[in-house]
Parts: sequence; C-alpha cells; structure tokens
Amino acid sequence: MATILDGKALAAEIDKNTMLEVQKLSDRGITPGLVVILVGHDEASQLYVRNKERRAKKMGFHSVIRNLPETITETELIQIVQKYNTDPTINAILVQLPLPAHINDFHVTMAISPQKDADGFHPLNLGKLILNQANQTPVACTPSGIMEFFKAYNIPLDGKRAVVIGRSAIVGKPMAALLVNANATVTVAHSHTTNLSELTRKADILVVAVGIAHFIKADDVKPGAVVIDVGMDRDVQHKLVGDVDFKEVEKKAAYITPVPRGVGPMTITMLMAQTVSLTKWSSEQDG
Ligand SMILES: Nc1nc2c(c(=O)[nH]1)N[C@@H](CN(C=O)c1ccc(C(=O)N[C@@H](CCC(=O)O)C(=O)O)cc1)CN2
Repeated sequence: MATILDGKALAAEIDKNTMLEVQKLSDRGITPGLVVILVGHDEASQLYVRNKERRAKKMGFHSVIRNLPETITETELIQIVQKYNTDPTINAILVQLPLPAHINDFHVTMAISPQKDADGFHPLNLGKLILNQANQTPVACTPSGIMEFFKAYNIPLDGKRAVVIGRSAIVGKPMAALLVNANATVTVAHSHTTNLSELTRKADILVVAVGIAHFIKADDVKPGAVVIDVGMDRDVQHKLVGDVDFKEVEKKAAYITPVPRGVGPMTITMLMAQTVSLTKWSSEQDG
C-alpha cells in the first residue's frame, strides 16, 4: 500500500513558516499585498478565489479581490493589470484562469510585471526556470507545491525517470523544468502521445495533469512509483476525483497524492509563500 502524500498537512506546515516570514516583514513595517483578479462567474474559480482571499487575510496580507464582468475586453483587463503593476501596496498580481475565450491568456500574462508575477507564468520567469536560473524568481505554484512533497517525504529525483502528462504553462511545462533541474530524466506526454502506457509504466515519478477522471489505472503504473495527481475532475455522481484511479493505484505505488487534500491545497499555500517572497525581494531592491 502506498504512503499517502498529505497535502493538507504539508500545506499547514508551510503556512506556519510563511506566517513567521509575514511577522518579520511586519516588524519592518511591510505588509505583503496580493491582488487576485477574477473575470466572469466560473463556479470553481470563484471557490478558489474565495479560498485565496480567506488564506491571505488569515496570513495578515493586504488582500484585494477584483471581480470583473465576463464581458470585459482584453484591453480593459490589461489596463487594470497595469494599474496594479505601479500600485506600491501590491506585491503580487494573480489573474485567475481560465479566462473567457475572447481574452488571450498570453497577452494578459505578458502585461503582469515579472516582479509582481504571483503565478510565475510570465515568459521572463518561465524562461529563467527553464534555464535553471530561477533564483529570486517566482515559479508556478502547483509544480512548486509538488516539489515540496518530494522534499518533505525525502523522495529522490536525481537520475529517476519522470513522466509528466500534460504540457500546460500552469503545470506541465514548469513541472518538467523543475524535474530536469533536479536531475530527473523527464518525458512530457500529451494528447498526441502514442503508446502512453508504455511510457508511464517505466516512470519512477508520474505526474498526471490531463483533466480526465480516473485516466490512469493500475496497469499504467510501475510498481513502487511515485504518483502525483493534479486532476480536479467530477465523476458520474459529481464527486471530486482525480486523474488517477486512486483506489487501484494506491495498491501498487510507493507514494500517491489523493484528490482532494493532495496537490490542491499546496497550490494556495505556495501562492501565499510566493507573495511573501516577492514582497521580500522587492524590499531588498528598494534597499
Ligand atoms: N492563475 C491561476 N489560475 C489557476 C491556477 C493557478 O495556479 N493560477 N490553478 C488552478 C486552480 N487553483 C488555484 O487557482 C486551485 C485548484 C484547487 C485547489 C484546491 O485546494 N483543491 C481542493 C479541493 C477543492 C474543491 O473542493 O473543489 C483539494 O484538492 O483538496 C486550490 C487551488 C486553475 N486556475
């Protein structure tokens, strides 16, 4: 039976450290400022944004939530982002994804100052990560949360075969870069990959971000593998499940993340930690 990687517990541990950092900043008269911008009424996004606001307030941040109408134009959204780029009370800007279809994510990401990029999605920051130059650089929160699991549970990556299924800018691409930087041998698979289970069956580390409920079955997994499930799917009863068939795969893997209480809670925790880091880095720049 696999060891379950407990995202809720690990997130609580990391939050404690983040709160200590917030206290140190507060002693210097500095309050981390985070703005989360939500466009439209996607139900899941509203829930995530509410949770971000709750956590930010609990941490003692200056927290701003901007709810914008579905009909906002790309130009208007970019103007709002630019306003926060120059707002001295804001250290971190996050635009909740997905955006409505008429808005180009990339254009919006490009508008965020790289120094206030709470998600680490700006090409400058993603480029630094790929070049393994991500010192004082924000990194996408879900993949960096996954790296915290490896650290906390002493899971070695050096020389291991890793397969990442999914090539998004939110998870797949930064995840692959983090694993390569940790000396794993990484394959990125996606919807055009042929013979996928031939690849996954060789993976020591398997990260699954496909968005299809129970996509990975026990037969697709190497005995003793580390299985990280990034999925947030609904099964036929509308219950929240992951991309991995947890019940079956947990019998075969060495480590596995559950859904819920696995990767999900780490995403918001890493956002809080990253907001504090961005605040610290900017205060060092200011002298
Ligand atoms: N700008 C961004 N947009 C999105 C990101 C992101 O990192 N940046 N990630 C996801 C959504 N997300 C945060 O924004 C997120 C997803 C899931 C969770 C979480 O805690 N999930 C819980 C279950 C919650 C539920 O009951 O539905 C869990 O897994 O235990 C937090 C944050 C897409 N958009």
